[in-house]
Amino acid sequence: MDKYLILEDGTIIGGRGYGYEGESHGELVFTTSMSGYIETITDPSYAGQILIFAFPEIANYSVSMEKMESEKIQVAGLITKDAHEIFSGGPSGNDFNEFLKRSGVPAIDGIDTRVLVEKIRKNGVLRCFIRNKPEIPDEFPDTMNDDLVGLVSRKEYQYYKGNDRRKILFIDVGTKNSLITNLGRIASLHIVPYNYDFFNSKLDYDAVFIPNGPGNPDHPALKNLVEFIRDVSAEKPVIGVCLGNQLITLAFGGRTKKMKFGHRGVNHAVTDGTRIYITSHNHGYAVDNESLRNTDLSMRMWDINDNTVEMVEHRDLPVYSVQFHPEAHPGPYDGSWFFDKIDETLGVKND
Ligand SMILES: NC(=O)CC[C@H](N)C(=O)O
Repeated sequence: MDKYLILEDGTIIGGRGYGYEGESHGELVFTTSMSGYIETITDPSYAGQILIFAFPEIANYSVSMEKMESEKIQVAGLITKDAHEIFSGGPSGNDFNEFLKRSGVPAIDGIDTRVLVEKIRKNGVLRCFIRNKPEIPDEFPDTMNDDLVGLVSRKEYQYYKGNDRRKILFIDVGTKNSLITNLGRIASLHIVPYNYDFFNSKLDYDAVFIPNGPGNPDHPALKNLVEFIRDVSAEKPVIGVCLGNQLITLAFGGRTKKMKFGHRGVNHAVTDGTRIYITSHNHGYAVDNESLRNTDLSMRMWDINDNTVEMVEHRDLPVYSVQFHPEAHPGPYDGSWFFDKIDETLGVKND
């Protein structure tokens, strides 16, 4: 069945449709990751986005449900060059095509993803539709204006039993499962929704953690959380990853900005000035370096290619966060020292 990728600049590209037979729309982004396609498409940070895999071969190994980073596929659509015909999921028996179909996620295969990636690198990210007919819609909604965190954040409190000697208040703004399991080795987690009643909480915890999540960090729906981060940091360590890094920056008076096409891939080189770390990235916004001047936050790490801020730390308080993904999933483990740092901050010695 033919499907069409329709871009806000009027470009229409036809390909072989697979997955869900319906249509969808979103912000068109690309990742250069060459493996970890299940971890990638189930990362809630991709809500509202249609994802291009720059790497051509997708679904060329079995669909492993245990690799999922959330309870479902989160991308709004998928663009691939050569998603393997053998959609059979090998021993797990899960078929990629069926997985997309029952998740309501449309996909188009046989697309020259290099041409698309070049277009996005030149023009910046584009709004787009996946449609069953080559017709340009009347408008291209900007999904980054939606309350995407509200869409993906859990609705209920969950106690996650980990290393019980310490407790972390873990605010689910669209977290990946692998951040929960990594922190579970250090502490037990009070996992709360993004719109939890923080200021009247009776929970007892030793630190606050804000993980990854979708959309614009400066979205009005996140203002209450930003205020809580600022308040609680006077009494407790506050630590974050990706969206968490951006919200911590906003909480201390810094600003964030939209990137031209973001960083999405597993080989981004960042440095602290002493060595290079190859890290996993998935972000379309970044900390505005200049804005840190007026805050008590210092830039501790940066991207060696474009100087994007990759870690901030408070000058006096135990508040720090990284833009890259130390949990990987997918990607390299160069950033795993971050969890040891958290362990140290909590004064926990793993048994
Ligand atoms: N993975 C994330 O947490 C992404 C953070 C934010 N939504 C961005 O795109 O920059």
